[in-house]
Amino acid sequence: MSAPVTDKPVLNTEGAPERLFILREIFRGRRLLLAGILGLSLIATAATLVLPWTVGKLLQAIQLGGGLAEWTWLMVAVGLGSAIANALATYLLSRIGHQMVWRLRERSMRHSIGLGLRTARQEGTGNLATRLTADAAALKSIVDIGPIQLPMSLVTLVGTMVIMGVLDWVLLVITLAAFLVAVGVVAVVVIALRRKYVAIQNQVGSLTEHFVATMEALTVIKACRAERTVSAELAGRAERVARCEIGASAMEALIVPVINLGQQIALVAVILGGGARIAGGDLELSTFVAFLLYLFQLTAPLMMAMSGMSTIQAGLAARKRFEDLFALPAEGLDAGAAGDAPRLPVAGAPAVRFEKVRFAYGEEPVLNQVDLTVPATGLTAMVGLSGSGKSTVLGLVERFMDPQEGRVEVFGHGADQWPLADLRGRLAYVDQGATLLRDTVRNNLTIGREIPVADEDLLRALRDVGLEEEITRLPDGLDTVLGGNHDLSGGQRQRLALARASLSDAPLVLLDEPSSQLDTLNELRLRRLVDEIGRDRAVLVVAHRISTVRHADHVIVMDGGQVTAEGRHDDLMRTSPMYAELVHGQALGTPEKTTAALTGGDR
Ligand SMILES: Nc1ncnc2c1ncn2[C@@H]1O[C@H](COP(=O)(O)OP(=O)(O)OP(=O)(O)O)[C@@H](O)[C@H]1O
Repeated sequence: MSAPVTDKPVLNTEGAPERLFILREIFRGRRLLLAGILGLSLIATAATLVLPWTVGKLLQAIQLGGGLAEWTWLMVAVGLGSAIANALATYLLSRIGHQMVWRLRERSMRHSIGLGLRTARQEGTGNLATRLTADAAALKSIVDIGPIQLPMSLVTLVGTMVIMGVLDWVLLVITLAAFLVAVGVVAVVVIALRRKYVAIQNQVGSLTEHFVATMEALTVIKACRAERTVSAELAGRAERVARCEIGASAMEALIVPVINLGQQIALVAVILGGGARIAGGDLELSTFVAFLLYLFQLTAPLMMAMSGMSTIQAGLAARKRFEDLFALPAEGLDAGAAGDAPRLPVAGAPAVRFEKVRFAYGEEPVLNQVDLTVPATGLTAMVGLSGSGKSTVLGLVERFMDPQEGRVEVFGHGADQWPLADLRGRLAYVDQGATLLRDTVRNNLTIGREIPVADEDLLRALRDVGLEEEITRLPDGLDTVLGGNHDLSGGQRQRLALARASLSDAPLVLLDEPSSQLDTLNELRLRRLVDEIGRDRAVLVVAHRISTVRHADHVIVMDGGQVTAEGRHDDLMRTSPMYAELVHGQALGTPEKTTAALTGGDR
């Protein structure tokens, strides 16, 4: 049913949970590089292991009085070699980590954009954005630490212990016994941290979500002087995040002191035990010194391993959030193209037909038993009180959502039978908010088109909606970026959105209250434009103005989620009291009649 859009597993159209295998991601196509990094890390580790041994040898040489220079040079070479190999391995690994995060961000953005509208809204913009910031950073730590650093610190740890055992196994047993309790305590802490990290990342996502939503509503917040209340609410959320983070920090802070304590206990025990063994003639002083150096060296890989494991816990919690995102079902632009699904309109079929359609966002149906028809050509107006379900009808035609019952047909085929991209390719849509992109005028007009549109065509479309002069007056004309210093008024935005729809050759144009912010002159222009489009295509317009409705070839009257009447204006004036009331309310504009219409006074 689904064909991947790219070679990367981006769209999970089946909705099945998808695991994110970090190591597989890292290793794919980079085995040689990783082998190189492993080699460098082994060199660095070996050098670290050899260093105390060379110190022991140097001491021996001092005791015996000769060969100092050799051992000194060897120590310098080993130290330098370790530092260079370490730096190179760290850089190369970090580069791989950044590349993985880059791919993951790309995939997250593509998946987020591919989500169904309702799923995306439920998830929330801020929460989705956190995947690109905090979660991505936490995940990178797995790459920095997981494949090389952690195994290497374990190798160093085991290697150090083996050498210590070779030097004096009795002292090694004393050391291990002293460290055992410390390691046990730290292991429990590291495991418990995982839960803390999950909570922190979820709360950071929620905080970002609320902050983004607040910033989007800034105009209203300022107008209502609600800055303080809203800031206080956000501060409360930030405090909850901080509390959680402080709890995690308290646990993290235990790791280093507990290991240090273990080391100090081990040191005392080893000095006592070692002293006794030297006095008994069972241990040489140079061996004892080398053992002590290895004991000091033991803490570094141990701490690295323990704090590495706690960082990995944070990374794993972030991985879970990415997995949760990828498990959200994407719309799948090919969905509905099963088998020999039709891709051409049925000749003579209406543009849209609803048959006993029921739809609910939650429990209560918003549309109930809706039957309606939009002819294949001409202007169809949909009217009704606010909240009667008009925008929902358009949403079902676009397949932003699917009905729970009944059938939605577009050009003779079930809407769900069309491949989604084919269906939407046949529709031009102007949403209620006349949403524009934070992009140039040109890109706003041509969004979604693969073939460039000539400037003359763009200017003609702008001229048709009376916007040509205003746009050419902008500093960069068609290439002016909207939304920053150059924003448009509500009516201008509406006209730009209409120009975009008029440029499309889609056989069905859906307009959701396109004239709500237009003045009389521009409304007249809109009517001309719609007439022009409606000559050989279908236009379904949600209308609040009688001028548009009176002009329509076909009118659908909605009330409380149902279609109460359909027909021509003149006929409806006689047969539909609801319609007549709406028309009189708007046409005469008297407060009583408008109020009656709005409250359904005489229904
Ligand atoms: N995303 C949503 N989630 C939940 N309920 C919704 C959503 N969108 C709309 N509704 C509800 O569905 C009902 C119909 O809304 P719809 O936007 O279709 O009405 P409308 O006739 O277009 O209204 P208006 O003329 O005010 O734009 C309303 O009661 C509304 O509260």
